[in-house]
Amino acid sequence: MHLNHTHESDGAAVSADAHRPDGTRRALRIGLGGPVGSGKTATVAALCQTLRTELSLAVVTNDIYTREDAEFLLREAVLPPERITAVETGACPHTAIRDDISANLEAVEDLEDEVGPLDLILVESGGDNLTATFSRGLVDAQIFVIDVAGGDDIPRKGGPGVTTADLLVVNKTDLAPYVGSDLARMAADAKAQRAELPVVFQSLRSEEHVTPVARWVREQHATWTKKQTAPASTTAEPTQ
Ligand SMILES: Nc1nc2c(ncn2[C@@H]2O[C@H](COP(=O)(O)OP(=O)(O)OP(=O)(O)O)[C@@H](O)[C@H]2O)c(=O)[nH]1
Repeated sequence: MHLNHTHESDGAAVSADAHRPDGTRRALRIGLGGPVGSGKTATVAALCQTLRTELSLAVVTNDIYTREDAEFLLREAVLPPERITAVETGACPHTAIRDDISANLEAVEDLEDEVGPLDLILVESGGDNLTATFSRGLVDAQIFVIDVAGGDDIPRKGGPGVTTADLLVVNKTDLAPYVGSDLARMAADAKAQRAELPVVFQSLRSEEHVTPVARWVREQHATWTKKQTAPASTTAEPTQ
């Protein structure tokens, strides 16, 4: 198994080596994290349905004791089954995406070997709290998904997911009137926490659906592809 070591402090998306150890291109890896039930799996499903005709895609899900998220994606047939892998973390979901990323790295490497070459691998974290972030050794960019029903003070509270994710998605805006969430306040608080980092307000029940997030993913992929046209030797990060 190969570990692409990168600087944890690399804030910008797509920071790691864009090639596999044998010099072939590797997939862009995007992590989706966020609190339990915020809509991570639904967003992954929608992204697969939107992007699967234009990009070669695969998904890794992380659940603590089950394979529920992967089973949902399989039931919905968002991708062929061989493109969906479940990692049972068996412990705090943080650990598997940040501290001991070996099981997830093995899963993405196996997908590249078995169904590659791939353009994009989505890695979904198990539902967690506001502190969950991915190691930059596992993903090139990360999306943090919160939802309006979880409380409109979440952006104000901050935490590394809200403040540092490459994209913050505030999901379930259709529920705002029913739960009394103030979207303008959430937007102002998110802006205060994130400065120029992007925020998308999304409802998967709306006609716009996942379109803005899919657009962001396409932009990340375009940047990644440009990087892959450079020779591997000039894009490698120093090993730590
Ligand atoms: N009203 C509404 N419901 C949504 C939206 N997005 C997702 N949901 C629903 O919210 C529930 C939770 O969504 P999931 O995608 O399973 O959430 P998750 O973050 O993957 O949950 P865990 O994996 O358990 O952490 C499901 O019933 C979804 O159908 C949305 O935009 N609006």
